[in-house]
Amino acid sequence: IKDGWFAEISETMWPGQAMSLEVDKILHVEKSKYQDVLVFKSKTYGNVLVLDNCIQVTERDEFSYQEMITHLALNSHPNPKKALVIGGGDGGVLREILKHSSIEEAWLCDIDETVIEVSKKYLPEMSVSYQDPRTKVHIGDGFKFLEEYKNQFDVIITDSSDPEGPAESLFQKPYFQLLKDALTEKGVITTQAENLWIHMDIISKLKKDCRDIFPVAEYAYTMIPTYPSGSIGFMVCSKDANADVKKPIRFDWDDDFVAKNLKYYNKQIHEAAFVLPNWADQKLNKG
Ligand SMILES: NCCCN[C@H]1CC[C@H](N)CC1
Repeated sequence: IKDGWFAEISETMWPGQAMSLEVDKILHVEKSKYQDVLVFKSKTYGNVLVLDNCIQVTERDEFSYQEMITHLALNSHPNPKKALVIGGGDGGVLREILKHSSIEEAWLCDIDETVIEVSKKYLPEMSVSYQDPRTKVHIGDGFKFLEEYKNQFDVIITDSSDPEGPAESLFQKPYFQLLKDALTEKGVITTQAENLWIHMDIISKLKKDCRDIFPVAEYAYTMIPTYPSGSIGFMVCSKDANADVKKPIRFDWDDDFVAKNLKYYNKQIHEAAFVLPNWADQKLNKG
C-alpha cells in the first residue's frame, strides 16, 4: 500500500496493468500457512480481502461473481440436493448455494482456515452462510478431499484464487477427472476460469481439458469492476451429455425473491453470459 492506495500488481498474471483501490483503513495483515492475507476498508468498495496481493472479494461487487459462479451451475442441474465448494473461504458462494430450497447439504473445503476466520470478522454478509445448519466445513486440500468422496455431489463449485500459489493444482487436468468422479450422475461443475482479455491461453487449455473429460463444457463470464480487466469467467461443465448448460433448466424463484436476493443473476443473464465477442469465440470455440 503506497500513498493510501492498494495496487494489484502482478508481472506474471496481468503484466503492465493494475487495479488500484484507495485505502481508508488497514484492518488485518497476516501470513497464514499458505499465503499473505490482507483485509482493508476501502474508500468506495467496502471491505476488501486480498491474498498474495490479489484482490479476492470486495463488499461492493462480490455479488456478481458469487451469484454467477453458483447459479450457472445450480440452475443447470434438475434437482441439486448436495453441493460442494472447493475454496470459497469467504463464504459468498456458500451463501448463494443456500438460496436453493432443494439444497439439503452445502459443503465447503478450503485449504486455509485463516481466510474463513478473517471473513467471519470482516465480511459478515458473505460469512453469514457458516451459520446455516445445512453448511458443513472441511479444512484441507481440495485435491485430497475429492479423492475421498466419489459419486457424492450434485454440484461442485471451484471458487479458487489464481493458478499461481495454493490453487495451482485446481487448474490442471487431473483435478477435473477428480471432480467428475466426485459428481453424481447428472452432476454439474463450475470453476473460476479467469479473464478473456489477458488469460486466453489459460482459458483455451481449461476448455480443452474440460472437453476431454466432460461431455458438455462451456465458458461463461460476468462483469466485475475489481477483478483484472473488469470481468471474470467460469467453465460450466455437465456429466449429462444431453444437458444444455447455456440455458437455465430450473428457476425456482418468484419475482419477490429475486428482487430481495439476487442483485445480478437472472434467466436472461444466464444465457447472455455464454455469448462471446468474435475474437474470443474464434479462439475458444473454433480454434
Ligand atoms: N470468492 C473469492 C473469489 C476468488 N476468485 C478471484 C478471481 C480473480 C482472481 N484474480 C483472484 C481470485
